[in-house]
Amino acid sequence: MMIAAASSTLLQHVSSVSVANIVRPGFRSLSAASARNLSTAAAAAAASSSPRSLSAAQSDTRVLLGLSEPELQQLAVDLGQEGYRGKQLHHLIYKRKVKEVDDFSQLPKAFRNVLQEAGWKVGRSPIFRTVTAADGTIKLLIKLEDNRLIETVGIPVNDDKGLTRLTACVSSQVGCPLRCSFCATGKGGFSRNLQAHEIVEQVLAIEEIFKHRVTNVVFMGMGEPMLNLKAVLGAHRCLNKDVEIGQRMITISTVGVPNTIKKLASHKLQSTLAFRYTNCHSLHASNQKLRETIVPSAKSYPLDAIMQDCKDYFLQTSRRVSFEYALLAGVNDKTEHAVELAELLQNWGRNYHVNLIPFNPIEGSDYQRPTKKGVLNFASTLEARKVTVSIRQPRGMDASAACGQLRNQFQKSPLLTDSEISPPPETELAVAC
Ligand SMILES: C[S@@+](CC[C@H](N)C(=O)[O-])C[C@H]1O[C@@H](n2cnc3c(N)ncnc32)[C@H](O)[C@@H]1O
Ligand code: SF4
Repeated sequence: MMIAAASSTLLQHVSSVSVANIVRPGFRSLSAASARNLSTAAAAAAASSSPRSLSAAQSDTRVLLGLSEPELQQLAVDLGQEGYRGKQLHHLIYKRKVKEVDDFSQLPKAFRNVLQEAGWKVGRSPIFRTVTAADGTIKLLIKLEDNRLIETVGIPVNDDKGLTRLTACVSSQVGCPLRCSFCATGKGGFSRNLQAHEIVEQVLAIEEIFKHRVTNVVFMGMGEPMLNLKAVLGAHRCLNKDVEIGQRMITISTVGVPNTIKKLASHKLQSTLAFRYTNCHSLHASNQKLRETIVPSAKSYPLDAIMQDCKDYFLQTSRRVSFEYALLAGVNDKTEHAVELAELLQNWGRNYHVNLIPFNPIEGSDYQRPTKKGVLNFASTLEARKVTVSIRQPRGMDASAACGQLRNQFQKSPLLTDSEISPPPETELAVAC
């Protein structure tokens, strides 16, 4: 009886004071201010997609994942505990990777009860499908609280000492409103932005599946990170400070949203954490006209402006810019395109890198992957003009490699019903190799 009475007082306290402090803006969906900064085309695309955010009840859920150690200490104090309980929470969530408050066995039962009565949960979602490719790449479908599915990919690199690098390729949105013509995610439509903890949990899911620490994170899964910048920055902070992944090991890839590269750069300057992002720009064309035929949002952010913003980003951050170029046979892979791309990059010194991505075929697309010879020709034309270039090795071809493909197989409609939810992942492991 005593505990129940104390809990109810604390509950009132939490709802009136602490939650407002603890739930940071970065852990919400796209803010009105961010939305105003979108280009007209992107804003129109976002506005045409519904529903865009979690329901009020879901977005008010109190999620521990994503909170920093000081925030967890404050929460413990607000809940009538000693501050060190917050440190214990931090350890349980980020080091022990415990998924349920019920399983916080190091904490007194009374504290666990208080947390649960106040509506706090860890915020880890179940893995809906696991598909393993012959090369060891594993693609996960994670089922979010509102039954939406997102893709996350774990890409291991092994040498004779074993697993030396594990990259998590994370999603930043459920779907994507930008509809690039070669991308399965774009074709699948857009549902909503991810919250920061929904990005962080993807990395923890990869660690769980591989039983190994993630060394690198790339925002190259579903969605356009710059359309969900606050949550992406919130996730970045947590991945760096709490999950302890080096800032230089985190890459944000964007197809381009006006004003956002500048924001990334200034965020670094304003922040005591000195965020350092690798800015990876998905270019896909050597001139504006061609780019508009491949990337619909290109109309609102001309190539010249992108190149200028990337240059400014480099000047402000000293971070090398990486340009992604998806090679589509007969469309953007001719010698003249390589020559034009090299011209676009002249005067950049060695402060950039071009990464060629041979197109991964997707359902319902007429695009073709170029031949190996075609890819090599394109790369050598660039190299001959002193462009630093690499060719991305296709990983996980048999695991529905192109981003968004696996999710599209399972989620033709935006929501799954309970009866469509699969058995637990242990019994569900689908190995494609
Ligand atoms: C899925 S996007 C997500 C990040 C961001 N929206 C962007 O476009 O950079 C990550 C990368 O995957 C590439 N991509 C998407 N679909 C592809 C496909 N079918 N084949 C090859 N690359 C693809 C994009 O060009 C982009 O460089
Ligand atoms: S390539 Fe990137 S921006 Fe384009 S539709 Fe796919 S996820 Fe969106």
